[in-house]
Amino acid sequence: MTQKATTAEVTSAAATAVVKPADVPASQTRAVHRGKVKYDKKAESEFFVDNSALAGFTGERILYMAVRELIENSLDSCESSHILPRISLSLKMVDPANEMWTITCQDNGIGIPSDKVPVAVCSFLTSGKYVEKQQRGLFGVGLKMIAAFSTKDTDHPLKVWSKSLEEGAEYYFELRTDISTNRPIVLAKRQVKEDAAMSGDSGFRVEAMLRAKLSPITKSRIYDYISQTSVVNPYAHIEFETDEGKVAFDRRTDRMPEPAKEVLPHPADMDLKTLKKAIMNFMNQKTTLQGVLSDSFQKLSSEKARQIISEAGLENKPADKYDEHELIKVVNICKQTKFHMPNTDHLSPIGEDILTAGMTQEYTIITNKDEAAQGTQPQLSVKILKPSLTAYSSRTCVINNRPTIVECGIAYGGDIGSFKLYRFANKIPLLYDEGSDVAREVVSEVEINKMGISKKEVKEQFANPDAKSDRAVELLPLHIFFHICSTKIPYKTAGKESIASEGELKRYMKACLSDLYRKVSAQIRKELRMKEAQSRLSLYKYYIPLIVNAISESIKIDSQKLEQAFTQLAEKHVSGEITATPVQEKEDEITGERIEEEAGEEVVEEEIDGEVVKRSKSQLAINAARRKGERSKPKNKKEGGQTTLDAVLTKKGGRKKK
Ligand SMILES: Nc1ncnc2c1ncn2[C@@H]1O[C@H](COP(=O)(O)OP(=O)(O)OP(=O)(O)O)[C@@H](O)[C@H]1O
Repeated sequence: MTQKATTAEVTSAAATAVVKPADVPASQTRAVHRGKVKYDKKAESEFFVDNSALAGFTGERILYMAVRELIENSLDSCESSHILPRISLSLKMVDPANEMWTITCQDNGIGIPSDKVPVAVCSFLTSGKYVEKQQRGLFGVGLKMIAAFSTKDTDHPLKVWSKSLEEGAEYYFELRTDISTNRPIVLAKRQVKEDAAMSGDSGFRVEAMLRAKLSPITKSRIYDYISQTSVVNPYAHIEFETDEGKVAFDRRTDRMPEPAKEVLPHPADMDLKTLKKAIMNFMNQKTTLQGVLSDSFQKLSSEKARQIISEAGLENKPADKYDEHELIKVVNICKQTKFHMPNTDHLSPIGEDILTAGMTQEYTIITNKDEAAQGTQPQLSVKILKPSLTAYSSRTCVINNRPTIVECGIAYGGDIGSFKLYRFANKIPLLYDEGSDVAREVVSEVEINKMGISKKEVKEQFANPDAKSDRAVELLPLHIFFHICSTKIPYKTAGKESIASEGELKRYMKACLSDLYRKVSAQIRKELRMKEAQSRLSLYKYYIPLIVNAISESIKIDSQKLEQAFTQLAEKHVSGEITATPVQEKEDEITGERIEEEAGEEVVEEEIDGEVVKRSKSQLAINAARRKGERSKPKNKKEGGQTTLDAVLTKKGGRKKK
């Protein structure tokens, strides 16, 4: 590991000028010293602690990031060996005055061999995941941030229990990080024989003390993170405990996606560093450059390797006999050469069955407010949302030479009451920075008319005073899930919270979403028709007593029976039992306006979506009440073929557009 370097002081040419201090004012003396540069080297640990925002560990987000890193590591560790994950996470406040928390996470994954535990946990930029493979972890920073923050802010050691598959024995460690050297400090290490933390063949448990703020927003993000993790990993059993209670997300399927496989890099992605690394792997084997190229890169046959070397104007000799100048020529030729697309079969998408299992039983954590109101602790519980419809679509593509799979799911209706966009990358939820994520752009750019409905219809039938946006799609009771999997997700920052719109990624995502809009269109159109029928029925029910009154004033009739008959007729009409027959307009047309005039009602013009509609004052009052939230009264609609009942009622009420 990197040692903190001794300080090197360099004196610049400016500072070597002979100047008598007494001759110059103080400001100029400072200028002289400005020329003296002090060069220092920072250990990786110091750099990341000083720039913790780079890894997402900022004041408000520390606990969220800790939860996230621990869960991701646990899932990676289980999936790499196809173990059905069983994860317990606990987050408890231990010292409110000093904002001290303990966070504990245990899993049944492959564990870490005891000799590797200290560096894997404490030394920054040490990872078991620096290979070309789809994994959640990427940088070799997550666990170290937890260890370093624990060291920096508390005098408690980080406690670790590890039982690796290869050793089969459980070890206990107490660790701290030497932040100035990036080295682990092992305070205790022993094999655990009794009171073992792990009951299965293998596993890993970590317990850290952290000083951090937990705002209500961050708390709800943590709850969302765990709920959403269970949506895309429905094969995991996750237990989560806080001071508010304990919840469990049951495993909903025993099927796990095939584990991702490690692959060779693609030659189009080659640079001097990757080429030199490939050559290093063959050191001492006297392999020629042709051999190294064809064995170290996918889609590069021995013949193609020979061609590349000759096009670079080089001889084929042992790989370690080339200088950098020659190697860069090889890299340049590779950049200009056309290769077959990279393999995609090593990726591990969620797949239709597993994502559908997650979407059809969407778990969300809720806090019981009633308990809180009674003065007792609010209790956590899990609510399961069951939509009435789900659909799935996917595309396999290559983005900047990286094989990528885009998966998209939609859950509609049922227990789902509003719109929500879910973003996942390599099976982890992304919760922050949604506004700058490519998925947000895709949702804004795919037109809702792909569902066979217009924005206007959606806005009329699904208008929701609580909706945060007035974008038509966001008024629907719809959850959209995007999952991107790749050996290298184009994250915008090391905090891994939003994905950049690289290459043609957006185009493939839009294609998936358009598929799904088409798939759900029949159901949404059916619901629109039902909502419209409901609107019409409430309109009829509103006017029937008025009509019955008017009739019974001129002829003797049992008004109760007449009202009943009209209501039944209206119900049959909206349910489609009575077929629609257009009204024959008579010569002596009884128009809405004429009825209004005869009834002495004043007609007022109202503008709706650019159309001027004439209405009676009573109708305007109804509309105003409806806008205030009285949704039992229907919306104004342009009807197609009206039945006699429609016509009579609308004309009586003066609704018909003139
Ligand atoms: N629960 C676990 N079970 C087994 N191995 C683990 C576990 N947690 C961490 N490791 C090992 O420790 C290494 C370092 O983990 P760390 O969280 O620091 O970085 P990472 O997961 O590789 O990358 P990132 O910084 O993107 O999270 C991992 O690569 C993995 O090999």
